[in-house]
Amino acid sequence: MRELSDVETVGVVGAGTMGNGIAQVAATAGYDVVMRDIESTYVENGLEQVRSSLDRLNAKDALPADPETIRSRITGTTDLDDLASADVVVEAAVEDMEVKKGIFADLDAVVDEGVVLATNTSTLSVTEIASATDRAGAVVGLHFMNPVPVMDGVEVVVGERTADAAVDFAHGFAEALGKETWESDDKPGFVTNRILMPWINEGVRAYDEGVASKRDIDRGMKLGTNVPMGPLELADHIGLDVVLDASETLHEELGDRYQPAYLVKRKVAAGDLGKKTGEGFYQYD
Ligand SMILES: NC(=O)c1ccc[n+]([C@@H]2O[C@H](COP(=O)([O-])OP(=O)(O)OC[C@H]3O[C@@H](n4cnc5c(N)ncnc54)[C@H](O)[C@@H]3O)[C@@H](O)[C@H]2O)c1
Repeated sequence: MRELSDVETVGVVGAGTMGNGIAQVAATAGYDVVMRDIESTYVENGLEQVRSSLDRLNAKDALPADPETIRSRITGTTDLDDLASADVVVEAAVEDMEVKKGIFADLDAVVDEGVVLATNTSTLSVTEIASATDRAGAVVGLHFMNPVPVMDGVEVVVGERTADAAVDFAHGFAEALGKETWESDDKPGFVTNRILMPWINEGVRAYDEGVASKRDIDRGMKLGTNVPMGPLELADHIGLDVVLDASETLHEELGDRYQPAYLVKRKVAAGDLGKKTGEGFYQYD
């Protein structure tokens, strides 16, 4: 498998919200980037997003080099063959299993053997995406958060056949982009969206059922639970289509997740109430 130290060129599939953000952080970290989308207008829009994001960061003195130097490391293309030079590829196309399987089959044919192919999927099975290739051991989830240049975290998702070397590579690569990682098994929604999507949908339902105004739902969750964004504004920020695709996958795979969790009931019955009793899901002094 290709070593992290051998990586010079990063391939990115998709120039949308996530793809152009991933291209930007890779270029900022000093890598050459080839960013591919299906139409040149999408590629141009992606490059424009990168340009304005770099300008904003530059105004805050938050870049290691001048914005044009970083920007010039990214080559936009509509030609899949241009990804042949990539030493790692991150796919960030639409959240659709058939589209992603098609992309991975194409990448498998074009990109050198031993190159890690990562997917930025929010909820889809990494194992199933990998099944479209003859290199399932080199396929891993690298789930960046939105907006990519701002958010510190990346979720590494381990498929059924993902090799340990690909998992190590994924952690190291994300860290090379200045990110911190955690790991999830390949189960629907992984850690983040499995928990986040029901929270967003409940916020939307609370609004729809007249519990409070949009503003008060968002304010209540921010001020009441110390999150930076309420569910409705976060849904808008993620993209309602992305939320819907993710929610449909979770619904299909996991069913009704809104009952109180059994483990909560059992801990309460045992008197383990959290910090105040010194024992909950964690232990406290
Ligand atoms: N938006 C978020 O907050 C977020 C966060 C984490 C992960 N994700 C995941 O990242 C992926 C991309 O999401 P997004 O929000 O950037 O979507 P987006 O709609 O902004 O961008 C997707 C891009 O993929 C392109 N595309 C479609 N088919 C393609 C193909 N065959 N080859 C190359 N490009 C193709 C589209 O033209 C579009 O430009 C999805 O899997 C999504 O679930 C999104």
